Amino acid sequence: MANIVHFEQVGLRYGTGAETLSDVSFTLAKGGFYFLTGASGAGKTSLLRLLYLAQRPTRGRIGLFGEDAGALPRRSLPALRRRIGVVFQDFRLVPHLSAYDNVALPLRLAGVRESAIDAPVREMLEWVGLSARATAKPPTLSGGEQQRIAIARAVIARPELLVADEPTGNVDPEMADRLLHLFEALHRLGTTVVMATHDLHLIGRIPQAHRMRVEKGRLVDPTGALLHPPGQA
Ligand SMILES: Nc1ncnc2c1ncn2[C@@H]1O[C@H](COP(=O)(O)OP(=O)(O)OP(=O)(O)O)[C@@H](O)[C@H]1O
Repeated sequence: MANIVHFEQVGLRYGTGAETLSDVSFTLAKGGFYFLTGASGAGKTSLLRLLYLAQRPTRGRIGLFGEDAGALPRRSLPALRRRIGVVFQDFRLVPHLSAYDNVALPLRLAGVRESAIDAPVREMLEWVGLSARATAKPPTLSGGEQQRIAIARAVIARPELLVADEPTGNVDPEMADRLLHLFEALHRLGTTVVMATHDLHLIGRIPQAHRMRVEKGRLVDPTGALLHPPGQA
């Protein structure tokens, strides 16, 4: 299967301190589902930020969609970023925009004409079960509702890679299961999903998922071994 992400000896240092990430090398196969685990402060968020190009590595090479991200001119990065959807633990919705307008945002930013925006936005709102809350502003929505809007916004432009940083950290277990279903549905449609989580229960729910673990800035098990290899209970 083709690789969609390739990290080679990647290191990240903030300021002049010790490296936050060291010698991180791994590949992600197109269409795979990957959980990223690790203790608080191990470097999960930093690794994901490198992955969605919010941060440049201090050393090493990052390949995305077959492109060498470090070798590309800065002006080429937005086009690459548009192929990646991001879901944050704290939602990061625009508070003064309605749920509808938050979901529409990526299409508007990409210059999609207004007449082509309504149908996909309504489809996404229906998919996350929030058609009835289209006009609501984020501060009036529950945590689970906000996160579903954030997921709809992350995937409306049909990203090839979906990166989620502890997306279930601020919702109850029932909602966490519901959100996981959404990610699983996208994965079934062929989207590559990378999700950082502390929630071992969720990890156990996706038997075909691979697990990557960061310990003190180093990737343990970089092959992303299958959690439940075939033939094992
Ligand atoms: N912008 C920054 N500037 C300086 N240090 C940072 C910055 N971001 C993260 N760090 C440091 O890098 C280390 C790894 O942080 P990171 O947020 O990647 O860990 P994490 O595994 O995601 O933790 P958590 O599970 O608590 O979110 C921590 O020591 C953190 O203080």
